[in-house]
Amino acid sequence: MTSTASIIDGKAFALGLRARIAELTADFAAEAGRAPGLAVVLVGEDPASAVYVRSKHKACVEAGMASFEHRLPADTSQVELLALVGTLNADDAVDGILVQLPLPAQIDENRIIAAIDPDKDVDGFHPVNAGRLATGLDGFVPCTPLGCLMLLKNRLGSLSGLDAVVIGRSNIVGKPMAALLTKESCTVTVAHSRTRDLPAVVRRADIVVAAVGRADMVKGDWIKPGATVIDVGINRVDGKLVGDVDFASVARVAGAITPVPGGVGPMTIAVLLRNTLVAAHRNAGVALAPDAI
Ligand SMILES: Nc1nc2c(c(=O)[nH]1)N[C@@H](CN(C=O)c1ccc(C(=O)N[C@@H](CCC(=O)O)C(=O)O)cc1)CN2
Repeated sequence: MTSTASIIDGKAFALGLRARIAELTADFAAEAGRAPGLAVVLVGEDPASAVYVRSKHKACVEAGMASFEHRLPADTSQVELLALVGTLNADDAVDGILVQLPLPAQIDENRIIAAIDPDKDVDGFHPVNAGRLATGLDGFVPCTPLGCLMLLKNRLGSLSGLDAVVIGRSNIVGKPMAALLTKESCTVTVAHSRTRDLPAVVRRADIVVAAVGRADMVKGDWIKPGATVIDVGINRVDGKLVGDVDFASVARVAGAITPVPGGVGPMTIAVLLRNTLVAAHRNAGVALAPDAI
């Protein structure tokens, strides 16, 4: 059987979003007299992380933002990294701070995230921002789930009343994704490694978000016909990038599906720019219309 699902082109959507952010960045710079600034910290030489940090720098510059890159050696101590975060918190040219994850084993990620000023936490990982999201207050939302939500709303319009299953309960994707879908009035199930009869749970869903980190795990016979499937997985198998969704079998049943690569991944960086622009407006006291982005 051939593929019937529409392909959700995250790469094209992200490019459109980045163009809009570049326009708004120029407006901000004209009003505030400075560009929004993003500081990105990379510790060590993980090759994938180095690629992501380079892409973030390029995206920032293309949008007209100031990019401050800090590359630290793999044996950097937690105290040294905390000191850098403290310096960036106090720097008025820095609107957003992002510490690229994962960090080397000698550094406690949670300790570093907690040290970032919540109002510069453009990754949305700080417990204060997690709490703001959970309680419906304004704050920064993690980039990958917010990018998934934008793709879903662009495809489906209102999500109200839809059944959504999020597979994975990480602090970075699964939990914030569930909170965002709940806010959109979906009926949300968070499934994970202990979920009984996962295929049966997924089969109920109008929306499936797979963020579990296991290559090709979600199969076509788990999917309700016509469902929208968002694949957050980035797994390298035999040098090839594959998602958590078995694309070939799922695309025969789903109504729409994100590819890997070219689906959710590019949205992560576009939303990072969006969060940095929002942070700059708040820090400079410059208004940004709620529906501007
Ligand atoms: N501090 C953070 N660390 C990490 C985050 C994050 O949001 N904040 N997310 C991931 C990595 N990540 C950004 O940092 C990221 C992952 C993937 C992509 C992307 O565009 N992927 C492309 C494929 C790229 C490739 O060929 O390797 C795609 O899916 O099309 C962008 C950013 C972990 N760490």
